Amino acid sequence: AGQLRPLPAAGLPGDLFNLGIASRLRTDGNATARASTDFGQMVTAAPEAVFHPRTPADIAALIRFSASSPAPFPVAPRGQGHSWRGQSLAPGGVVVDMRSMGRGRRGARINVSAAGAEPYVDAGGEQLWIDVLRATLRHGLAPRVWTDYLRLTVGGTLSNAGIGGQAFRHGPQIANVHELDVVTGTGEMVTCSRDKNSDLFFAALGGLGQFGVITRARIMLETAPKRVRWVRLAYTDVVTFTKDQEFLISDRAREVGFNYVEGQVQLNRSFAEGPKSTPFFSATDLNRLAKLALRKGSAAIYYIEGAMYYNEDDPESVDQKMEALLDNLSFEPGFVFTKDVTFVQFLDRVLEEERVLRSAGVWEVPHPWLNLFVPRSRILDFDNGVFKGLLRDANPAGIILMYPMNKDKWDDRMTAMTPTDDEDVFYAVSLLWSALSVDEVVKLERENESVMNLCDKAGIKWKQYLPHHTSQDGWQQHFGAKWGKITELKAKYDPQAILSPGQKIFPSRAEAVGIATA
Ligand SMILES: Cc1ccn(-c2ncnc3[nH]cnc23)c1
Repeated sequence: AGQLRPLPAAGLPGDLFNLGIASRLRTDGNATARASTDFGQMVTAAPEAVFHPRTPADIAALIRFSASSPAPFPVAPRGQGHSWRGQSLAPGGVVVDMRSMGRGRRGARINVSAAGAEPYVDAGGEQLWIDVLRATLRHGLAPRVWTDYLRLTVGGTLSNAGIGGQAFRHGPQIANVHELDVVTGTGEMVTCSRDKNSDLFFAALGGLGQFGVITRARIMLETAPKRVRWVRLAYTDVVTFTKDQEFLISDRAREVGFNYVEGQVQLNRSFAEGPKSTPFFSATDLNRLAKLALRKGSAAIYYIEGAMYYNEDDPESVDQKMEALLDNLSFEPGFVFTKDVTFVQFLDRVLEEERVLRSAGVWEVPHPWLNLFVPRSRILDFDNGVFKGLLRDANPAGIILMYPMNKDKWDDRMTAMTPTDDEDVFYAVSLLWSALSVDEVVKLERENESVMNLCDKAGIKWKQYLPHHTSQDGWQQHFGAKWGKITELKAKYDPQAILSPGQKIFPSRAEAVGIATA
């Protein structure tokens, strides 16, 4: 409103600054510095400008201008910037600050349709999942699948897949979408679904921002529970741990089981040198667990993390249901840790972790992450080679997740990749390191490389989640049999390859032009 026209940025076509949308461009150092890195803090690359759209039409106008310019420039949508390796950056181009969409009229960009057998919510791609949750709960409804951390945007998680402990039952978040609005790399605004413009629908889901900007998603809802019985069960033996996890995600456990199944691995050294208490475990709990590891001589403690949804009008039945379920499981006797919380407290549990880490000044640090999908048949080899081998005496800050998912809940027409073996279960293994010093960044990056090399040598056919590959050959291997289709769709929906260059999948024509004129 009444904003001064920004000074034209050297690297952008001058006439961009004569357009109506120019008043929404920021070229000053403060704006561009904030958009020059992401949550991972592994990459710094400045855009020439940051764009603050009000509507999807604003985004379409910007992209149309770039795509039809003699010197197309990169354009990257950025929600919370929670990529970890610069995937949400636009070096030398324009970062679109999605969080400025519908500013002031925030409620207008989350519309719940509660009536009917299949309730859904229309959410702006810029909306945070925590805000979607609050809006749907007003109707006693909620999306079925959640990432661990909720201050992420709908567009960002759907561009990856959106995994978490409910995915074994409902598939990843991308499997729970009816329809999308997408602004393509030619600046067209397209509504797509399984029946309409379906090639764009399937491309965009898990599409890493390569085919268009998701500006709306129609997301399936279910009746929300009021409360959650949230448990952690400790194991010292990985065979028993994985056998119980696979039981819990199987059809046999459907009625009697958890609504959410995840798992964590705690390496021994972290007992001696890690935090004395955590949001879930008290100091007493951690002491008991450290003694257990010592007594058993195990290299790690494995936790199954389960959640059973219920409503307060039948608390004793959840006690009975939980007791019956635990009777089927072989965790270390006496090592059951239980919390009874509201549905929102459970879903928003990582906020507590964030608060603790921020107050310790270790939230805004580099995050050299490695997220792998590992075939079920190789998870014991992975555990032996990595947790009992490579990382045995490691003690980096951060957490290790390890839990199984059912592949048949994923839709292979979508761009997201799962392991290509013929097994029906695969594990998500997330090495979510925080680097507390610069040389730890290098060390952890090397360690992640050696984890992948160890898997390659052992013939373990992993796929990365939140993928980062350093060559087009690496990306071709990542996408495997989908690569041909993906390059066709890229040519159709983003022919100048201007979208989300931070993923480094396609050499962008925008860069090529830049090089030619440099
Ligand atoms: C797959 C993934 C990527 C990041 N995460 C997480 N990030 C931060 N805290 C977490 N706690 C559990 N999962 C977490 C999980």
